Amino acid sequence: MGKDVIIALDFDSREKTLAFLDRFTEEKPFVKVGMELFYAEGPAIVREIRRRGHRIFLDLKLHDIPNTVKKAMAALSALDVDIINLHAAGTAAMMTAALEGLTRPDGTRPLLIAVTQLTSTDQERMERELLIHAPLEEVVLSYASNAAAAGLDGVVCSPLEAGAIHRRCGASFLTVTPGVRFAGGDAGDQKRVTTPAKARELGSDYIVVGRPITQAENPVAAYRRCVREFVD
Ligand SMILES: O=C(O)c1cc(=O)[nH]c(=O)n1[C@@H]1O[C@H](COP(=O)(O)O)[C@@H](O)[C@H]1O
Repeated sequence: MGKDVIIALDFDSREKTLAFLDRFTEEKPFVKVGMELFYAEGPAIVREIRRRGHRIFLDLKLHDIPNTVKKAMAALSALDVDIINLHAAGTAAMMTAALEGLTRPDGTRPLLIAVTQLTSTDQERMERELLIHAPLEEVVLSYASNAAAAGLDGVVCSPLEAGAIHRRCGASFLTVTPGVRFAGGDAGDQKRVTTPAKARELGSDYIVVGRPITQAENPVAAYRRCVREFVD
């Protein structure tokens, strides 16, 4: 594991997903399978993408009572993926149960990371709708600390919080960061955004990039631009 760009495969079918991946003839990008694609195509699409040689972040954001999440993670542990996530808001008890469920009988498991505050949330909405009145960065840091204490491998957060999380939880605690746009790009529903270059400067371990690549006129060129700005 090291600094890399993860492409969010937010497509609604196997056909569109594979047609997109077929464009990449020279590289095998690290990809993310999220709710849209997983709910449309099920675990088979994960196996198929794996067979093609991609590393996979399975982004299903589990959030339920500890027993349910433990059993769901046990089912997901049969899939050969690199990273899985859940919501830190489910509390440390849920995260501990998730780790237990995810760990295979031979002791191996995918990395498990926790979503802190979604990158589509800002201070104002968090206060008004979630009734959380602490500064957003403090909330993110507190959720990250809970995840670290529960034994997780890292968090999903905005690149804007990556540095503070590394200082609080250690350099090897992973920061996987969506909320990435090229300079002047349309943020869409994202609120806590920055560029790939700035994400690198702020210390993100992985950037997760969806629409700036998938909706680009030339997705391979957009992916390579991310790699140039963030990794090279
Ligand atoms: O867990 C995630 O991947 C995630 C967490 C978060 O806080 N914000 C966030 O945008 N994501 C995911 O990251 C991707 C971002 O996509 P774009 O906004 O199109 O670049 C989407 O697939 C989201 O589901």
